[in-house]
Amino acid sequence: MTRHAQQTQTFGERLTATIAARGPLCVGIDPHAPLLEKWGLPDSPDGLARFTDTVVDALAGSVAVLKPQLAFYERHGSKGLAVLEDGVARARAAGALVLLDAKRGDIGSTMAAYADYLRPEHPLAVDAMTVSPYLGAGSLEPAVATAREHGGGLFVLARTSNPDAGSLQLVGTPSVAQRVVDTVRGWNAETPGGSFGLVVGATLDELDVDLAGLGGPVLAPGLGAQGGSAGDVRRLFGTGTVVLPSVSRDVLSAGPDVAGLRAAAHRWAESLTA
Ligand SMILES: O=C(O)c1cc(=O)[nH]c(=O)n1[C@@H]1O[C@H](COP(=O)(O)O)[C@@H](O)[C@H]1O
Repeated sequence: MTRHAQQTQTFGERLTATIAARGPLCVGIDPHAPLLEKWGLPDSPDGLARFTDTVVDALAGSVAVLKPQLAFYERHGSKGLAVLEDGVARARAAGALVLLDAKRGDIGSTMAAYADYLRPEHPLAVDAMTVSPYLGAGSLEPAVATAREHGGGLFVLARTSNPDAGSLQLVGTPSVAQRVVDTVRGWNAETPGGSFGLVVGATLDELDVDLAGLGGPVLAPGLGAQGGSAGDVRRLFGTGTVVLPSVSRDVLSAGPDVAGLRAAAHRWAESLTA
């Protein structure tokens, strides 16, 4: 498939097939400065490129999803974005789905521009992106339309992994988070195919939103460095939900050794499917 090829399947269909072939693990690519230093790399576009190439070479042929954190590339300016464009293209060519962790959300016309990451002709074309619903569910509609048109996916922040998230997300009855869940469930009901997902941290004490009938996947970050475990993923989500458990630092800190990175990802994959 060429880089600009139109997707004939929905993101949800591609995710299901990729998880069936590779297991559900998502590895985040988070090249923050202390990690670059730990790898013996400079905090520069060159260091960023060597880090990204190593992670992609080590994991893009085996894990289902790679999730680059846009912030760590943007902080290096246009050279950082060029590194990410190259890494994303290589990761997709090796068979991994790429979920851009952008956490974007804005009024409709601006949101439409952010959603261009889901267009195949975008220089940083990805399979899916994270979005923030803070401006209201309606503000995300242009991204929903672009995802539907191009077979892309969205993961909407619902119950995030940070400790104080509930102070905002659990306000109201139904809670803000539950309203987000219900909105995403509605998108999936309108266009079945499982392309619209949620972010629900693997760090929650209990699952305080009702995910029944969601019809799409759940990205569960917070494994390892933030305290979440494979047992937490099982405890919170059981078997009825398509879950994409996500880990960044706990795998990345095993680098720069390629075998070490692969072994760390393999350990998480094994424990998640145990
Ligand atoms: O959307 C995300 O991926 C995300 C949502 C959330 O609730 N919590 C969360 O930690 N993340 C991201 O997941 C990654 C977590 O990294 P580690 O804690 O090193 O595994 C970071 O890139 C976060 O921005």
